[in-house]
Amino acid sequence: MISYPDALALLLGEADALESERVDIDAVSGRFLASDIVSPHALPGFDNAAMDGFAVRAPGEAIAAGSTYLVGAMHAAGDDTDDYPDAEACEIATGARMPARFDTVVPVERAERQGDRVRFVADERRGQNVRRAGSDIDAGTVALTAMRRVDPAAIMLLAALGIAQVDVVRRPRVAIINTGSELNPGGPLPLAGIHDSNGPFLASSLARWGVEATGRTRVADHGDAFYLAVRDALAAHADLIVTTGAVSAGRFDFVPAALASLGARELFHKVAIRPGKPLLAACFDRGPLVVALPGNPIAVAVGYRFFVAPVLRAMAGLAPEQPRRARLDVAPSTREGLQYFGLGEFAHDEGGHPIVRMTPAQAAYRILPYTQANVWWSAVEGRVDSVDTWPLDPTDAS
Ligand SMILES: Nc1nc2c(c(=O)[nH]1)N[C@H]1C(S)=C(S)[C@@H](COP(=O)(O)OP(=O)(O)OC[C@H]3O[C@@H](n4cnc5c(N)ncnc54)[C@H](O)[C@@H]3O)O[C@H]1N2
Ligand code: MOO
Repeated sequence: MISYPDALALLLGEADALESERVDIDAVSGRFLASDIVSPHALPGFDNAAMDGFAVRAPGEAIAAGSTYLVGAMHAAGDDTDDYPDAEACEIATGARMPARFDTVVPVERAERQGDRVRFVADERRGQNVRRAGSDIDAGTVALTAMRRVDPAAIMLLAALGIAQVDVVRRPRVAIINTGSELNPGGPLPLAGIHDSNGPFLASSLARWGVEATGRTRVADHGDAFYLAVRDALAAHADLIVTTGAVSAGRFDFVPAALASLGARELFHKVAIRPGKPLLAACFDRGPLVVALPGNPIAVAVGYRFFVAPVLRAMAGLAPEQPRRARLDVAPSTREGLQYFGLGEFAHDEGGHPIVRMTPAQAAYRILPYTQANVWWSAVEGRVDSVDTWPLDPTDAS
């Protein structure tokens, strides 16, 4: 049986980075930058006041307590005049551009207005409370690097720089197909029915990635329905098809045959991992990749985290994710030759070393432990001293 690293390498060998497109920043949240963003101008764009108070020109390195200045005008944010020829001081608002010849701001709390003059009650330093042009970012420097996800912080910077559109990687088109005659949407269940939880899980996971969903289909356990659903995904030009169920050894496990009959080339079927062993991957020539996950919910979570998410990273042009090492607090029961993926809670021990506390009661069908964990770990043959760990959600990975 193929190992996880070998299977992943085969899969990623078929996952090319997608092309880029230009998108308005209002619609770019969650996308990946296709190229560096170079700052078109400095931020701040001009020297401006950091506090409400009085702009003055300091006579030397300091202003002595008790000094008084003739106040010329009120200078608010947005005022562009420099023309205060007779003023020794200007009332100024936070963010207002420093008028020419003024170099220092004394906050209003340390100033007393006396008619048309202002008296400063404490010693003040020349240049204080002025936010210098370019002190956040200089013109012509790299503000954001290629492949970075456009998060709200990036949006704030892009907007401040006045950049209205950016080149980002095209969103992958992904189709979800959930198989199982026992599956039902929310609401009352027939005897022996269950609610489809893998479909909503995958839809929400993929939405967090910012993929373009081309459809989510639930099909009963027979090959023809699955065949038609895959054909629809091909017609919708999906880049990736993620399926659940019907991929192991049972009578209704029609996924491998249906994919083969549609012309898909199998990359691997069954991986030496637990849970998720029956996982299958295939690809269509000049068409989508298919990741067929076994139906057990935690096998789907593992398949998404360790097969689908790496494909999405590759399609976004990102380098493979690097796990963090940590110690597991108890030895998992592992079997020789299998790589185990499990859930845990990331913490630090008394010595400050990273440790993962294993989430209790884990099994491929049990969903509750998944909701109680914040990290995935992976161990081979009972090793606990140093295991790989990953954030629970791949969108939290760097
Ligand atoms: N004789 C063998 N039996 C099984 C093997 C095996 O190697 N030999 N592998 C086991 C493992 S491991 C897994 S995982 C499952 C995977 O089976 P399938 O991929 O064929 O999945 P199903 O049989 O369709 O479903 C398995 C399980 O998951 C539930 N399920 C399915 N879809 C959903 C959904 N959308 N939402 C919630 N739950 C779902 C389904 O009801 C079953 O309980 O096979 C083992 N058996
Ligand atoms: O590999 Mo299965 O996914 O353990 O339940």
